[in-house]
Amino acid sequence: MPSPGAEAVEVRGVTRSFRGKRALGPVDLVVEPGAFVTLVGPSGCGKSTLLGLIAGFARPSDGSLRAFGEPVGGPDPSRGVVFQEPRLFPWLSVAANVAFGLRSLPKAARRERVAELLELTGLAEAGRLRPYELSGGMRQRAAIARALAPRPRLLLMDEPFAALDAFTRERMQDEVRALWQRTGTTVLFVTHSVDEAVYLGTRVVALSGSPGVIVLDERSKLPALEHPRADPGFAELRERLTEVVRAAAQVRNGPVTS
Ligand SMILES: Nc1ncnc2c1ncn2[C@@H]1O[C@H](COP(=O)(O)OP(=O)(O)OP(=O)(O)O)[C@@H](O)[C@H]1O
Repeated sequence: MPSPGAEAVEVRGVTRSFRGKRALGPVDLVVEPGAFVTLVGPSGCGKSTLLGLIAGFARPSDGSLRAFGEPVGGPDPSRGVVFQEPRLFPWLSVAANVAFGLRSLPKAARRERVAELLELTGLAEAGRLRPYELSGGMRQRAAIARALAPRPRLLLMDEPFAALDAFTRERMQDEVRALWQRTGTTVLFVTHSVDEAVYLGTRVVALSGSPGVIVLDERSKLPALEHPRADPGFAELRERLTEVVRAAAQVRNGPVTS
């Protein structure tokens, strides 16, 4: 059982190596419940690796990970994951995709929860459709609805809007911000976009180049504002973060460390 009052995520001294070469870490990251953490960094710095470790898809080479006080031993419904490509089951309707993680619920409760999620993600009219009949934005919303279905305490999002056009992406950013405000779920959100990181993050974390270590970790009040982009702090943080990410991208692969 998750411990009440525990941190949402505790990453302590975590590293991950592939074929003897360190790709990530050491990383220490403690995330408080309810935070929206955005994680940025140059391509290949280990953002997805870190998210995958927190999801429980892989084990760290060193260090420890906890989620809500419990050691991460493998994937768990309390940690929902949304990927860049929606990964829906093409042969199932949108509603059946959303219901997938709810098989343990009685039928009536499952139906009610699916309807609630479709409503929450703006898909109330699309429940009977198959994924191929949806637009890219709708597909990603269905994937988010599916991830939220088992009421995860932690939502891990790996560049969820990278494949969307700019207009849809902005709309989805607002939607995910509203969902986070409404559900109180702790979110860890990987993105390549500095703008997106600053717009969404109550905490903005940047990783350096390979091996990825944290080079910036900053709390922000911008997502709580009605119009974050209109605040002078927005341009300031975006500029600083751009510099950090640019400098991190210069860092070439270091020596083999483990
Ligand atoms: N399963 C694996 N086997 C071998 N190397 C891997 C594996 N997974 C990741 N890597 C390597 O680890 C490094 C970090 O990869 P990762 O995908 O975590 O980076 P990223 O920051 O998410 O990149 P991007 O922004 O391009 O998605 C890369 O050099 C990658 O090639």
